[in-house]
Amino acid sequence: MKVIKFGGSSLATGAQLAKVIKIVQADPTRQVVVVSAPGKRDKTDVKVTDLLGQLADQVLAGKDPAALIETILARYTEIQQHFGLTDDVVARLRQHLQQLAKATYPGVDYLRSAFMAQGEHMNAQLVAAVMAHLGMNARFVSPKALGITLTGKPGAALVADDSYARLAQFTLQPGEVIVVPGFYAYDAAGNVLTFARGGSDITGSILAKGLSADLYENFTDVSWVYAADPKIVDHPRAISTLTYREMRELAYAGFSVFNDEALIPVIEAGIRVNIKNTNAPDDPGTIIAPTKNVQHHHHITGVAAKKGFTALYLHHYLINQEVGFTLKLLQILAKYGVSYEHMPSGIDDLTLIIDENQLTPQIKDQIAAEVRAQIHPDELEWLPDFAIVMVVGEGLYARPDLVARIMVALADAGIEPSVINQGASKIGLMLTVPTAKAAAAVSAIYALSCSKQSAAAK
Ligand SMILES: Nc1ncnc2c1ncn2[C@@H]1O[C@H](COP(=O)(O)OP(=O)(O)O)[C@@H](O)[C@H]1O
Ligand SMILES: N[C@@H](CC(=O)OP(=O)(O)O)C(=O)O
Repeated sequence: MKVIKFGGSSLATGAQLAKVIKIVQADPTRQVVVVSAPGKRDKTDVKVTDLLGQLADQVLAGKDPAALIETILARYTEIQQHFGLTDDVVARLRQHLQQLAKATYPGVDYLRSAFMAQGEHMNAQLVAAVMAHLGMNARFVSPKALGITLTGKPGAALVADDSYARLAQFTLQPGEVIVVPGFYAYDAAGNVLTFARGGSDITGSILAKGLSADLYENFTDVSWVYAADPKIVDHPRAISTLTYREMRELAYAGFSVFNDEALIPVIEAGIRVNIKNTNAPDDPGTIIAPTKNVQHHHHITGVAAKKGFTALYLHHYLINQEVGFTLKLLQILAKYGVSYEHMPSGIDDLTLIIDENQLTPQIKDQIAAEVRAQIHPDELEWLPDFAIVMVVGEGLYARPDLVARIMVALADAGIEPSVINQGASKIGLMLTVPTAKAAAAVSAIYALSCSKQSAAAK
């Protein structure tokens, strides 16, 4: 059995859904179908999930949501009409959305999650109805019925471990297809929680592990994972095989084609992932697997950049000798619910690289005040606005001069990295550059990875 997930771009219109249905019908082992909410139909369009975020804001502001509800439902009506569905699924969805607006929630974030989850919830119902209408043995199955329980916060939910024992009890009937909404499930108290954005990939991965799938197929709008983001580099090299850890690093650092958190369940279960294109389903796509034959691959598998970081720089003599220095610092961060991404340090200096989304001007002031009071640094500075660039490859360190060549390529492009972290990961080199130079850094390193001297297959 295969778990097969379709992203929003694959489900944006009735015509796209027709391709999806053909793909499911083409292979009887494609029995577990995970769907996202309808995505963008063109570059200027708005994803249904984003419209639902706006709807949540309207409800919170006490505005009349009727017009926006109709805009959202129009996306589903188009799909329903494309297939000539007579049972008015959309009318039921309208009632459901109106009820949601009247319900009560433990907090604003819970309300927002409950609304944003509806894109997937409604789409899975519609897709199952369309499939049944076309004569397929298909039904909607909710994450609750499958036994998935979540913990954590709305918008950053985590799967509860005991979900897997329940999932293992779920029996698929021979020949049936189940359609499962991605992106959300419920916590033990019955509240809707969503994963991080792009989290339908996570649902697919949980199902692949919990239902012991032979393969997790992830259908999107590109035929491959490329060695660089195609929005940054024109026609980048396609990658045929990636290891789990290569994809983890690259997905984290900007390869949005697959959610970085989504790799964890499939890694735990040793299930391969196949990234494929709904618009070109015969292309073999990229396989993400536990290992690959490094000899036949480039030293640099891929290069990615992620914007939105701030650093907290501290200068303090004898950091290396002061027992518990870092502990005190991290306790202050923990008090404000802030985690860090990287922590390069020296004998008298330490830099914490932090995701800007966790910081407000007020939190920064509070952290700085507490650090000054408890740790007495000689210098404390917030350094805003830079990007992390990750250069990744199983064979990255097989060539002793590769890091030097990367630095030369960056220098030639007029880019001076402020932090270089080599060795923390066996397959990655992390650099920080100013946000405005992130794309140029990716292009320069990608060009180097294409040069004959840097290719491994020699
Ligand atoms: N290295 C990469 N290789 C392929 N696609 C990438 C890469 N980096 C970023 N992307 C982007 O990921 C997109 C697909 O992911 P996403 O928009 O989440 O699709 P879906 O709607 O299927 O969930 C591609 O259209 C592409 O722009
Ligand atoms: N619809 C959700 C979840 C998701 O995974 O979507 P997509 O598969 O279109 O990236 C989002 O926009 O975040």
